[in-house]
Amino acid sequence: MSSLSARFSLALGDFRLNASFDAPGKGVTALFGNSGSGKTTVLRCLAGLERAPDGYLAVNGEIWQDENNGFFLPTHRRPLGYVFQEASLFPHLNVRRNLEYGWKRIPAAERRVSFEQAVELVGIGQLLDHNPAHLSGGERQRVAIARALLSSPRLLLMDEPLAALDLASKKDILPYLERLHDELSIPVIYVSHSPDEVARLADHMVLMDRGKTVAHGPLHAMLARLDLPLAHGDEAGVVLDTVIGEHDDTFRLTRLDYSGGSISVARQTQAPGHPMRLRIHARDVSLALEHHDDSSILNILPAQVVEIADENPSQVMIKLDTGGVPLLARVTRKSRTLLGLQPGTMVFAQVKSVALLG
Ligand SMILES: Nc1ncnc2c1ncn2[C@@H]1O[C@H](COP(=O)(O)OP(=O)(O)OP(=O)(O)O)[C@@H](O)[C@H]1O
Repeated sequence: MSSLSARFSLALGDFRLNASFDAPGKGVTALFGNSGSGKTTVLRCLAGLERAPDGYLAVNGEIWQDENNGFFLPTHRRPLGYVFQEASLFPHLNVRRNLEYGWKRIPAAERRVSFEQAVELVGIGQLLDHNPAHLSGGERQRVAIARALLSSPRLLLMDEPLAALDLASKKDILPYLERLHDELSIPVIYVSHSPDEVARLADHMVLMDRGKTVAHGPLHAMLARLDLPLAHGDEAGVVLDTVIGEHDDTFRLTRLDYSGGSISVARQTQAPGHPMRLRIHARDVSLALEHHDDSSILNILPAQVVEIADENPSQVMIKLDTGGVPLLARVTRKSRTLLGLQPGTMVFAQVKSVALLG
């Protein structure tokens, strides 16, 4: 299977980087961790801007760095796009000229993205004659993304591309990033601090802590790993990938289907078959041993307890399996004892609220 494999060990002053991870050859991999954990340093290693003495990097079958065999592809020869927190566009060139800058340097036969495709993908057709100084932060960032794509990259690096934007611009640009995620067949490494952004955009996650890659794997599995900090605290929760099954116009609801069952949400506009990602917080899931038909909660999913971890003196975090998909529930220790919950117990997970991520 095509993939990205990276191994970098490096010292920068007092900071030690020890990164080792694999990621799928397409889709978005979130590089997630606290400030100073080494995320940008990993991107710089991927770009060849830092050279790890024993580094190794392979991207979809091409070796970009293999120091054990004395091989290092310099940055200017790596086919990659790099999008930073703040777009650095040429101020004296209009948007079209900014886009053409990288595109024209790629021989026509090697271009993998057409000018029109890139412009359409990030929705900047109306802005081509504008000067960068007259664009909003979100528009500038969309131009920077299109410019990165026009260099026909085989790897796209994004370093907190939304961090400098206000909430309105973030909302404006997220749908375009989701399209990138759906339509690009290259790996995208996306640095973020924001659990919401990661839940929305990523398929895979690399978790970093103090210079080390602590764990990596599919996002669904990573969010539900009780041995990682992600599955603890108020924001703990999972993502669920569903497809629209059916609309119910009597009650204005839409049924979303996934391998373990279905979830009802407020009526959506998209047609049946359309994919829809949900986020379900552990705090919004309660458990019962029987299916209560007399409850006002619509979404009750059959599930099995997989693992239980202490959360604090009064609460536990419970990892569940619902049709092969993990779910988290935070319940009191008292409820755990009263219901006799232990690994293997069959339960009904009552989902009080879900967030639609698009
Ligand atoms: N050239 C350098 N010399 C010395 N220390 C450095 C150098 N570059 C980075 N560092 C240190 O390496 C550590 C990791 O930095 P890095 O920017 O990779 O973290 P990060 O996870 O991206 O952080 P943030 O989320 O705040 O951007 C920091 O402590 C930083 O000060």
